[in-house]
Amino acid sequence: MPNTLTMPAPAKLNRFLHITGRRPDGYHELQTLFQMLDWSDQLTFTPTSQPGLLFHCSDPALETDDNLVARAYRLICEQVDQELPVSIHLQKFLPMGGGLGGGSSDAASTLLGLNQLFNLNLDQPTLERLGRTLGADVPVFVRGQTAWAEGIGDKLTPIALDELWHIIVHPNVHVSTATLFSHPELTRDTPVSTIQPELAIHGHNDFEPLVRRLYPQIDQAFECCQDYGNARLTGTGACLFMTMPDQASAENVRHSIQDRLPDANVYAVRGRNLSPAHQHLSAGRA
Ligand SMILES: C[C@](O)(CO)[C@H](O)COP(=O)(O)OP(=O)(O)OC[C@H]1O[C@@H](n2ccc(N)nc2=O)[C@H](O)[C@@H]1O
Ligand SMILES: Nc1ncnc2c1ncn2[C@@H]1O[C@H](COP(=O)(O)OP(=O)(O)OP(=O)(O)O)[C@@H](O)[C@H]1O
Repeated sequence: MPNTLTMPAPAKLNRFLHITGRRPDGYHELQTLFQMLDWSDQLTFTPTSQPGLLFHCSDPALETDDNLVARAYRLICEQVDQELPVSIHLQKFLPMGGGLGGGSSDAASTLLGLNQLFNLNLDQPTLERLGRTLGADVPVFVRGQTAWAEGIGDKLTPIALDELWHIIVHPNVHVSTATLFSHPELTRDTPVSTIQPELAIHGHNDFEPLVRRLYPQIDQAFECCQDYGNARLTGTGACLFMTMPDQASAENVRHSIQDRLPDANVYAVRGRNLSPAHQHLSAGRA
């Protein structure tokens, strides 16, 4: 029987996010730069003696059949036509509904972890295709690299950026991705750009004006952050982030913003070019 496998499921930032059109099926064409972060949930996979899934989560409200971990498990079982015998424990650390992609990353790490633990030999394109059926943000976590993305966020070109520190402010409101994408006031006509890593600095997030109008707590967080740098929304929010030159400035600014926004949670996190999930898997293989 294989051994237990414990692996991370990291968060992402959208360093910029341009919406360039809407498709007939309602999904949006976008361009974004996904930045992998050194900040993760944790998944533990333990083989069992009976076929089927035992799923546990540190947050009991998430212990449901429609959790993205359970859905990823069922998808991979269908793909290999086996009911894999496994217990999966999900330890949540990432804020939910924050635009950090935690649920999508949990799904991706489940696909990657089961593939490795049971030697299923599914290749990267197959895992990305399976991931895409679970959500537009899943393929980038399966690829596991900071990447330029187009299409609905699933056409990926890996890009290496400086591994800078970021302040992330979670104003403790929950933003619904589906509601924002279908909002009549969302602008969907940003011109398509060629691949330009500089858009991490000069680009924008098309959700930002709308989200600031709809959520006063998020607007207040932006107001506070403007004393320290240029804040930007990640995904559809609720989190906003600012890029910092080094860890010491990130920690200083984090404390200062946390004091001024006691109802928010403020974090200092390092960007990575390679996902911590992939770092973990390749260290295990070495
Ligand atoms: C906002 C981002 O997080 C940026 O990375 C993603 O675009 C959202 O990705 P996600 O949460 O994995 O999205 P899904 O679970 O696939 O879809 C959630 C909702 O967002 C809408 N959606 C999502 C992605 C996209 N390119 N266009 C869309 O219109 C879908 O219609 C759906 O109603
Ligand atoms: N494993 C999971 N972890 C967190 N949420 C999950 C999970 N599986 C399903 N969900 C559901 O997905 C919702 C959104 O969670 P998530 O943290 O992924 O949002 P997000 O960071 O805004 O994602 P995105 O950036 O992809 O829009 C949760 O409120 C929850 O109902």
